[in-house]
Formats: sequence, structure tokens, C-alpha cells
Amino acid sequence: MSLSAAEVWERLLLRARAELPESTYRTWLEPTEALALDGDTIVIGAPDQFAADWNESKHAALLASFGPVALGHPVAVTFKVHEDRKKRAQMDFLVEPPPAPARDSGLGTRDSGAGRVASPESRVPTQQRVVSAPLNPRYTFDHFVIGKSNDVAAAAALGAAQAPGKVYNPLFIYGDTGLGKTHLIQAVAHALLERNPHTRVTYVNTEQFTNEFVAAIQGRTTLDFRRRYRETDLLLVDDVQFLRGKETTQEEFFHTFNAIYEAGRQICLTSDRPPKEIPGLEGRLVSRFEWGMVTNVDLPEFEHRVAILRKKAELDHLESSIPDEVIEFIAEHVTSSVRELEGSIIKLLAFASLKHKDITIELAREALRDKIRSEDAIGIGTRDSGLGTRGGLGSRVYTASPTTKFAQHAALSVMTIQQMVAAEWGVTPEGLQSKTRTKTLTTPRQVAMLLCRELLGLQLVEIGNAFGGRDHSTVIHSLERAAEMIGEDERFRARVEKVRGMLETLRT
Ligand SMILES: Nc1ncnc2c1ncn2[C@@H]1O[C@H](COP(=O)(O)OP(=O)(O)OP(=O)(O)O)[C@@H](O)[C@H]1O
Repeated sequence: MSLSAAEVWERLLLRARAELPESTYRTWLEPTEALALDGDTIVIGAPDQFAADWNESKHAALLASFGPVALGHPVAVTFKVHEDRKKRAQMDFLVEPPPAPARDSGLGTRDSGAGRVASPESRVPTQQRVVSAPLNPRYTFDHFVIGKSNDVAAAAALGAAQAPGKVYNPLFIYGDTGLGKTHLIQAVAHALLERNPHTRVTYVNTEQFTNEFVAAIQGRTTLDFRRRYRETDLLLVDDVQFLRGKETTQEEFFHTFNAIYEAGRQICLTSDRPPKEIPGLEGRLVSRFEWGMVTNVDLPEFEHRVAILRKKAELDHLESSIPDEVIEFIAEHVTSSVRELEGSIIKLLAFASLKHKDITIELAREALRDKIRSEDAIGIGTRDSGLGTRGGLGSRVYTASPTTKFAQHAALSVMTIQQMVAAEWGVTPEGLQSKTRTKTLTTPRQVAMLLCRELLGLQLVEIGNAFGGRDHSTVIHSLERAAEMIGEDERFRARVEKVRGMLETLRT
């Protein structure tokens, strides 16, 4: 099957979107368009010379590296100015904004791939531009694998899609990073758009909402901002935990929420934690977020991970090239998130393609060695380690690449951290693992948890398990408290650094 230039470009962009920061993607790659496919070279049009040069130097090599996985063969990517576009761009500035902006958001069609790549909206001035970020065409209910860890969230999302603005309004989905929150809320949008392509959908993350609001204040265009946000049938907002501490934005968001809610339209929100646990979120927003349905997505268990991997292989037509035993091997060893599972498949395919080898367990072991964690050193069985809990802070806050760090330094273990911290604070490791909550124990326990996170890169669930089965919000609180104490108290910080220094020497 030979693909058209647009299809090739769409596949490469899908990968690029997962790799690059959203702002980079939207600024540089979204306004491009596939112009021609010449053998294994794809020629991409950029709106001006600067964008063409920038993309050529910054992104061409990265995009080309996706070829073997995305297309099954190498590809060269080259950028040039899109002459037609250059002429049209001048005119776009003169065009009146559409009367109901969201209606023509480029989301109105299911094949948003084309709209995303060459969206004319991206060239009109900010105050006229449709607010919505593009939907990912793969984030549909069909592509979502339901299991114990997400069945309630999936059922609620389906409910919202079937009866928008009714029972599940707002729909608030929370959970650790990479577990399908965005996928589910976008699936609601796809389902509504399929039923009615004129549905006005607005999808933004909280940062975008905040930035646009600030720009509107500065540009004295808040009325326009409000109109654009409120004239929507479905509002999807990602990562509302980032509203914390932003009082003016919260005020604006409150009114946006009310306007849409009172009009009987659907709102879907995501966060890394439940509304009540978002520090600095106004009470009236907390209570509104809880009006409809608050539900979470957890880490999938082993069988669920296998099913997700099979689905991914099926969608990419890779069922025949990835044997079942390799799928099970990945599912057994990559437990931290669905995003990591997807990343593992991509990495394995790229590795196999570079080495010209068939995909076997041995090859997977080699390709994924930085993702495969040593269960002995953590003291947690990998098949079970992802069960029944959810994360909170996620890797966004503690930014090190956890599994990589951990695998490289397997000589460090939870036990050694507990022993060293216990020795420094004059308590026992058993005390740190116990439920006892005296200050003598809670402080070193919080420090040990923080070091487990930072040095071993453990997930919240794993830390909770290693410290007497504590739930994720307790772990989040402990990490935050330890970080606070380190920031506030010089002597405390020196003590933690001393233990950290000793632990660092254990690294192989
Ligand atoms: N149950 C699932 N079935 C199929 N794919 C899934 C499932 N859960 C997650 N995914 C996939 O995993 C990737 C990450 O999902 P998504 O972006 O929705 O995570 P998220 O929870 O919103 O993460 P973040 O908080 O970091 O934004 C996506 O490619 C998504 O399609």
C-alpha cells in the first residue's frame, strides 16, 4: 500500500507530536503542509522562509528518524516555502472572523489530520483565532482499551458522550501521567462530532487558557475571549491542577464554567489529582468540579497492559511482526504508564529496524534495557506493582527520567535508603515502614520517600507500597513536606544531602 504525501506527513507528525513540546509542535509543525513525495523524500511546505529554515535545522532529522517505525522504511524530510500559502497568508488577515468561531474550528470533521496540519486558523491574529487545540484523531473510544483500572472513567466518558450536559457534567478525570485522561475526554469530542459534525468543541490545556486570558487582558480583548470560550458545545480542559494559585484566571474560569454549565452544555476536565487535593484552588471551583462525576484512571494491571499493547500493534498493523511472547515480555516489565508502553513498542521497532533483526524477547531486552526495572532491587513483583493504585504528582513534578535512572543504579534499593535514613535519624527501617505517625518517624519517613523518588525514580504507588501500604495522597503530601523542609531549614537540608551523598556512592 503506497501512502500519499499527506498521509506520510500525518504519520510523521503524530510521532513528532508525542516527542516535542506542544508549543513547539504548534508553532513550527502545525502550520506546515505536505507538498510532494519524491521517492523516499517528502517535501514539506512552511508558511515562510524563516519557518522553512528553522524546521529544516531543528526538526527535519528528528522527523526522518520516525520513518522506519511510522512508515516501515527510511524517509528524508525537507522543508521549503509554500508559495501558495505565502500569497494566501496576506489575505487571511483581511478575512472577517467567522460569526461562530468554534463552529469552523477545524475540529468539525473527523479527519482532523488535514485540518491540524494546515489549519488556516493558525495564521490569523490571536484575537480572531479559534481557541481550540487540535484533537488527536486516534483518541477515540474505539482505540481505548477498557480494564479494571479505567472502567468507571470510560463508562462515565461514554455517558457524557451519549447524554452531553446531563448526568456526568462536569466529567472530572484524574490520575497519574500517561494513563489515558486526555484520550478519554477527546473521545467524548470525537463521538459528539461523529453524531453532529457541527458540534462546537473547544479543547485546551490550562496553560493555554491562562496564556490566552493574560493576552486578552493585555490586548483589552477580554470580551472577545469570553465569547470565544463560552460559545462552545463541549469544553475540554486538560490539567486543571495548574489553575492553582492563579486567582484571576480561576475567577475567569469560574465564569466560563458557569456560562457553559448553565447553558446545559458538557464540560470535561482532567487533573493529576482530585479537586479537593488541588492546593490553592478556590472552594467554589472545587465544589463545581465535584457537581458531576469525579473518577480516576489507575495503572493498568498485567492483562490490561497486554490488551493495550495488542491494540496498539493492531492499529499500526504490526500484529504479525510482534510475537505474543514479546508483547507479554513488555507488559511484564513496563509498568509505569500506558505512554511508556507505547514508547516501548516504538523503541523496539526502531531498534529492530536499525539492526535488521526480527523481534524477539532477546532483542526486546536489549532495546528496552533502560525501561526494564529490576524487581528484586525494588522488592516489588512487576506483575503486581501496577495494581490498584493511582499516582498523583507524577513525573511532571519530579522530572528525572525515573525508570532509566533506576535501572542504571540497581545497586541502590529501597532497603538501603531506608537503612541509611533510619541510621541518620536514629530510628529503625521497620519504623519507617510502619503505620506509626509520631514526628520522630514521620520526618525521616518523608525524607526516605523523597530519596526513593529522586534516586530510584519510583512511582508513587511503589513508594506507598514500600512504606507500609500508604495511599498516593499520603505519598504526595510526604514528598511535598520533605521538599518544603529542605527549602526552609539549612541544617535539615545538609542532613538530607549527607545521606544522599552516601547513597550516591552505592551507585554502580
Ligand atoms: N486504556 C487505553 N487504551 C489505549 N490507549 C491508551 C489507554 N490509556 C492511555 N492510552 C494511550 O496512552 C497515551 C497517553 O494517554 P493520555 O495522553 O490520554 O494520558 P494522560 O493521562 O492525559 O497523561 P498526561 O496527564 O501526562 O497528559 C496516549 O497515546 C493514549 O492513547
